[in-house]
Amino acid sequence: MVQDGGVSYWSAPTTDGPVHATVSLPGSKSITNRALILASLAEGTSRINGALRSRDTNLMIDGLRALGVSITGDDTELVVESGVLHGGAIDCGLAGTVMRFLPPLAALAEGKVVFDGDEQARLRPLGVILEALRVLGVQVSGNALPFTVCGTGAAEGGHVEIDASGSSQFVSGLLLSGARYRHGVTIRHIGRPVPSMPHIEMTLAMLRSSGVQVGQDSSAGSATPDTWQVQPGPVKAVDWTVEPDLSNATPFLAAAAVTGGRVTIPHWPETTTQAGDAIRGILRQMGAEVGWADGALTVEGPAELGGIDVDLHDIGELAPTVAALAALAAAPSRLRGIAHLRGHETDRLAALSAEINALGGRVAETEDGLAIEPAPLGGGTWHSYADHRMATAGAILGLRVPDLMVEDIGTTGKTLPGFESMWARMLATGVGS
Ligand SMILES: O=C(O)C1=C[C@@H](OP(=O)(O)O)[C@@H](O)[C@H](O)C1
Ligand SMILES: C=C(OP(=O)(O)O)C(=O)O
Repeated sequence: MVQDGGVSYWSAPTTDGPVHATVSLPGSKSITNRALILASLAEGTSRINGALRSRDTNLMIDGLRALGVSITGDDTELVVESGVLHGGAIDCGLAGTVMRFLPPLAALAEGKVVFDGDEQARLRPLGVILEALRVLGVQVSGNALPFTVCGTGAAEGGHVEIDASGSSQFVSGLLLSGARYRHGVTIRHIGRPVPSMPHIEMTLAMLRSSGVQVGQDSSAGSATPDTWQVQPGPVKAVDWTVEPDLSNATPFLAAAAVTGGRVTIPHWPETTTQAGDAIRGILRQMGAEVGWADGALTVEGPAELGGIDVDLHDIGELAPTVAALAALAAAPSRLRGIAHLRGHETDRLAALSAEINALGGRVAETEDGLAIEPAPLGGGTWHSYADHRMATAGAILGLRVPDLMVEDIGTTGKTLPGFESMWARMLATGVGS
């Protein structure tokens, strides 16, 4: 690690040989933070087994505690007991799940809840969900971070129309707390298609497990849902078991793909609502062999990686990994359907094209994605933009590009603390024939 004026640079490990390893991943960010919200709204005691502990989930835990929720337990085994929610101050960091899932819950607190976050978080879209809360009878001041929700201990709820094309989290956030609103919540989406639909499926599935009645519908002539509903009613306490984070698994699987190696991830669920599961199809399309047996997923990389033309609208979280794979592929790639990534941790389309091009790559930003041509890449500095997935994309490229320095590798702690040591262990145990 090199320090330069307070900024750290991590020398990304390079390898000529194939990576062979088995890598266990901690729990899913999306499942952990949903379980925390539902447990905080439930009657009784909930347990969360295998919770992810990372910046995003710790911010959620701290935020809920600030409102009066009791969260105890041991590291990844959490015990959650709700009480009467009161006002407080919430730090959202850069976490989309915190800034979009907590305000609807804060409406149920008795008192003012003040939200702020990282400087960069002030740029992330929030106006849609804050305006929706106003329509549902909640007093909110502000349209972006920082903002305040003036909770009265109850919220009216009812019908609201929103444009959720900027983030599925607007829909998930309103649904997660909606059962505790007097009339429940019905959301109708109007606008361009909603991204990350599997994340909405995850929300609905977890609400059903909590005994909440949910529904979804699509307008005539469309197969895609655009209306979601939660009936008013109690939220049941649940003992949750959190699946490993499959999106966080993708850089490790990519290591097999770009080195012609073999990487296995244990405890890969047979069925899941996690977007990361889609990496199987993507890697197959790029020429890798992908097999699932006895609860483990194994990827074997090809001698030469092929390009891919793929719509990532539903699985935008995977775009940085796929862009890194595409930059190392032997044929052109096209990543489509991800205009909403401009509102992620950073403008990921701008960041990925700037950083890959700075290494000698040939990437063009399109209106809704990236066009990536094969090009020989050389070393240099890879900027992370405080974005955990930019940092891991740099690590993937570093496997094949010598002298690549990744800025602020610690930013991976947003969802995967200890990434560097996991990466080093993968390489130490498994580079071979
Ligand atoms: O609900 C969730 O847990 C998430 C939904 C998605 O957000 P967007 O719909 O804003 O892309 C995803 O990208 C994010 O990492 C997690
Ligand atoms: C977009 C992401 O995170 P967030 O939950 O902060 O939106 C991500 O993890 O890729």
